[in-house]
Amino acid sequence: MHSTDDIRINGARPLITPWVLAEELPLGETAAATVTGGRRQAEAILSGEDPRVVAIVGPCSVHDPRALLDFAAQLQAACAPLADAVLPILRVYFEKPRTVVGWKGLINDPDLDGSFHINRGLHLARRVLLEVAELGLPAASEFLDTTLGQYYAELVSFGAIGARTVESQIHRELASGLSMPVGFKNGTNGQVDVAIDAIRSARHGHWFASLTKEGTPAILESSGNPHGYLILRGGRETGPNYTPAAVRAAATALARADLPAALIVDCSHGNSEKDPRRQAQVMSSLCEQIQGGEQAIRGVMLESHLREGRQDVVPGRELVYGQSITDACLSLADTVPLLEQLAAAVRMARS
Ligand SMILES: O=C[C@H](O)[C@H](O)COP(=O)(O)O
Ligand SMILES: C=C(OP(=O)(O)O)C(=O)O
Repeated sequence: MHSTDDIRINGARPLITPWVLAEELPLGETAAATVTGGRRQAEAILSGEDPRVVAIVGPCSVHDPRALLDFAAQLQAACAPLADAVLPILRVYFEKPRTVVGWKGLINDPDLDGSFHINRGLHLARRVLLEVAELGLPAASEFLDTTLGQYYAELVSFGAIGARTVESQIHRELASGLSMPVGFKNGTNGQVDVAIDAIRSARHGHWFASLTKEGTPAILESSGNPHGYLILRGGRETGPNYTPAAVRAAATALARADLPAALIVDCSHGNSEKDPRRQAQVMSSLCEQIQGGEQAIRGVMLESHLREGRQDVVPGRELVYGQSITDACLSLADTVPLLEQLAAAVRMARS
């Protein structure tokens, strides 16, 4: 016998199908209205029909659904008076792309202990998205695995393709078939042209291999996604790219590629150089730009949680409630004034 296959696969466990998960945790009428309404409003804002801005706000990752829902309710209440200027979309990120290795998110390892109960992670993820949608708050999420979206994309109003996967053809194919607007991050080194290429690619239809809801391998045909937008997140080689000059340069590059000059600025990651408090500086600059008539800025992204900072997961030590276990976040208390500042800038510029 000659064995050449699965030499480095140590085991395989059954995975539930998207259909079974959706049957257990079905999309109800209220949640469907939130998702559809969130998608339509985000599309209208990003395409310039609606003069407001989107604010994608929430923890770097979800590790404790209860804390996320607590955050969601508080964010929703704080944003209600800003509704004429800002559409809040909750960051609900379950799949974390790591620079090298580390915890890969609630779906991959929901018990945070290396037990990799992915079926349980999928249940938790879908349940938390349903609860957020039932609150009436639209959700944003990054699609990292190209098949896992089949389990929860119907609950997402804004999708993201991250800086580490923006050049990947399979992620562009995935985005071409997603039902919601999608943001493409510039590359980790700061390159914006790869994200523009991704937007252009995802506008086309593609044929690609995936999974049906019943879990069968299938060749899917997408029609192309006309709602792809650039997210400026700064980068290792170029530094931050939220400044007036960087925003103008990106808007010009989009127009040169025959794309709408519309973008979102991530106040975190390379733009805050991973110091959560610097998100406030980024937001101040964006508000000045909006007030000064910059039309390209249609959205912002903020990493925020109930408690400022981050913590490590240490076996046997209880986690601080509402504090990130991936990137450090601003506290919600410090985030709300930034959203108020943003709303004031939008009102002033676009009244
Ligand atoms: O947003 C989260 C992180 O920036 C990203 O997943 C990379 O994290 P890492 O560099 O800590 O692995
Ligand atoms: C991983 C993320 O961002 P980026 O792809 O910009 O590093 C994120 O937003 O969680």
